[in-house]
Amino acid sequence: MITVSLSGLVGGRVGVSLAVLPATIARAHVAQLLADGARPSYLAPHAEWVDARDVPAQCAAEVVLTVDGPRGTAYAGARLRVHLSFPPAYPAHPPLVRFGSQLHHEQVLEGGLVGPPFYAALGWERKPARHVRTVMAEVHQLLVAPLPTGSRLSRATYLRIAQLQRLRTHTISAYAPLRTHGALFAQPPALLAGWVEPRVLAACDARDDAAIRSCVHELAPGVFSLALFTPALCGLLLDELRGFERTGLPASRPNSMNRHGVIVDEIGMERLMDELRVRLVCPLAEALFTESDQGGSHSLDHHHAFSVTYTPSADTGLDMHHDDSEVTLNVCLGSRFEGAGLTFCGRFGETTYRKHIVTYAHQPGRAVLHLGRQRHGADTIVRGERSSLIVWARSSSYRARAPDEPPMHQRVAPDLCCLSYTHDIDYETWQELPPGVVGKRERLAKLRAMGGG
Ligand SMILES: O=C(O)CCC(=O)C(=O)O
Ligand SMILES: [Fe+2]
Repeated sequence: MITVSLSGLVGGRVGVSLAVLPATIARAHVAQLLADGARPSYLAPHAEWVDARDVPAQCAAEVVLTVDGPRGTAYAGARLRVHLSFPPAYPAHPPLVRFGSQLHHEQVLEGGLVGPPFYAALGWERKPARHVRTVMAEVHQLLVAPLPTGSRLSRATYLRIAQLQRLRTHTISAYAPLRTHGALFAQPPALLAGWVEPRVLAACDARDDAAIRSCVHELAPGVFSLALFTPALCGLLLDELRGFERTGLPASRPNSMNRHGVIVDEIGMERLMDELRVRLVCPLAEALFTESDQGGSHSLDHHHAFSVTYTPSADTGLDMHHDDSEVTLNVCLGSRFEGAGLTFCGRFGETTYRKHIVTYAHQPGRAVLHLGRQRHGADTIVRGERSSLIVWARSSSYRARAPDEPPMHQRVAPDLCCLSYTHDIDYETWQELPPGVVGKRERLAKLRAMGGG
């Protein structure tokens, strides 16, 4: 995650300074929005609001608004979520603005945070606006065109972000005329009846925890599985991913361990992935995990969504790891395969870490839901091909609060199937490395030697 210092603007590191705003102030904002009466086209209140009355006195005050993508831009047709969080120093300092919808824009940083040019254009330091509409108008303007860069980011950092965002938008627009199933890219997105198991969708839409739990099977403590995607949706997604591969367009790979798979947010499916996160992952996570595990209600505000594919001749499996997510949704899309199970070990930072808890056999359409810090790995595929869609749901507020590194608990003897040659420096203490693999110990020694250490 990129962390940017905006000291002077919001009084500390971005993402750290939310908190403690009396509910009365938040309420005043909601009242003000209503009093504004006129609803500019970019403001669609009501449905998306976190009602200020729900904000406990000692909590971050946050309102979630939506902005309609301006006509003639890449965002036209989309209804984008915008989170405004009021810092303790408000109104001397402006609200912190974060997109809660995945979007590619050269001034929007990791996690949806808007970059410094936005605050420069807002000019709050010169003239505190105290007006949510002014802030939203500037958000709208940001979507229409990049703002002048009176930037506090270093130029190099800014150029790197801008270049990356341009690359992503280039692939999205180059792929647009080549799409196989337009419905997967619809703006606004539709989780069409017929795509998701109706009982689950109804329970999630109703935020009915008991109904959600009745759809879910707990494979082991904190690891859940449920029937989620219909064969129709699995088929559409598989088709589309194969179609994309055939185009040979450049694609970012999901992470350092998967070479076959794509970041689906970067081929144009970001609205559908938002919808999956907000309508399915958030309610599922709220019903199944504790607040301290995943940041609580409304908090899974951004994500990283990608596909993985295993075959005996390409990526054959995935070494043990934990995810850079608070909550992970992993849906098997298909198709026919043998092996390629998902082995779970304990959680990072807990005494169960590196102890085997369950091995799950994927089935097309079924999803697994677990915390990001639950260690897991994909067993070697024996025959056929397995693809999965994976959504790493993330919470900015959880990340701002979480301690840097929980203790490792590496002294307890691990179960051998839970060891990771990529991540565990003590791998060779317990067993031999797989043929051809360089262990972490040797990699670190080489790095030190190169650094002269
Ligand atoms: O293959 C799977 O089911 C798991 C993949 C995974 O854990 C990951 O990509 O983070
Ligand atoms: Fe994973």
